[in-house]
Amino acid sequence: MKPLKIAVSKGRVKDQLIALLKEAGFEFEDLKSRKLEHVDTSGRISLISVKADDVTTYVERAAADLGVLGSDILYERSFDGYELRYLPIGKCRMCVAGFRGFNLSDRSFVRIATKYPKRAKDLLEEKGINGEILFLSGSVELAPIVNLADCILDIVETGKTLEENDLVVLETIGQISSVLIANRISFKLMNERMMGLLNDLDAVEKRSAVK
Ligand SMILES: Nc1ncnc2c1ncn2[C@@H]1O[C@H](COP(=O)(O)OP(=O)(O)OP(=O)(O)O)[C@@H](O)[C@H]1O
Ligand SMILES: O=P(O)(O)OC[C@H]1O[C@H](OP(=O)(O)OP(=O)(O)O)[C@H](O)[C@@H]1O
Repeated sequence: MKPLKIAVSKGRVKDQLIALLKEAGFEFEDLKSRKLEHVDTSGRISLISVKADDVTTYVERAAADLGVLGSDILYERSFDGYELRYLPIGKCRMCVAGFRGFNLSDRSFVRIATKYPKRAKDLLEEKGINGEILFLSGSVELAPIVNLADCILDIVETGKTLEENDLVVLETIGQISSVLIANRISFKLMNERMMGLLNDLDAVEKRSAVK
């Protein structure tokens, strides 16, 4: 039987997913190598390492049966497939941040720098504020400092990056975690195995809740 193929974003989410799967009874070897595919020792699961932005493409096209990526990235995509469940990994917050004292709601026009243009557009619409969204692919915290933008919309985990750049959280927009997504056809064809995996993950969460 072919393993269930899971496309996972290859940074911190992959490391955290491997730790979660280990608690659910799946072991992976050779993790320090540059190999992009790792099959667990029982042959039930194969992890393929891809960029976070590409996870939905692999799953939609059935190059992977399942995918694991941040809910922040999924929000930006028009994904055609199933969102099965949130996972207890990749946790952070989506926040508006800027210089202390800056108030988004005081403004009739705001320049907002972000890696998340859809979320930023929706935020401005929700608040009824006119604005310009500047898409950046990283180091977003620099934007207010060099007067490229008035504030940023970004994820915050420990808050260290903001603090070290003299910025503060102005507003928390929502909680982020990794999400497990599935290809529509794989979900039908491999339903029993996917449900088995979901049960294993539920059991891990129940165990860690009573600890
Ligand atoms: N401090 C953090 N920095 C970045 N991502 C975080 C952080 N905390 C949680 N996350 C979550 O992890 C996801 C990024 O996952 P990962 O690091 O596996 O991706 P990646 O493909 O290596 O991305 P990148 O190339 O942007 O680093 C984010 O989309 C977010 O959901
Ligand atoms: O609250 P913290 O724990 O400091 O984490 C938040 C930082 O991590 C992410 O950046 P990433 O490390 O992905 O780098 P990037 O700027 O290249 O996107 C995010 O965009 C923040 O800059």
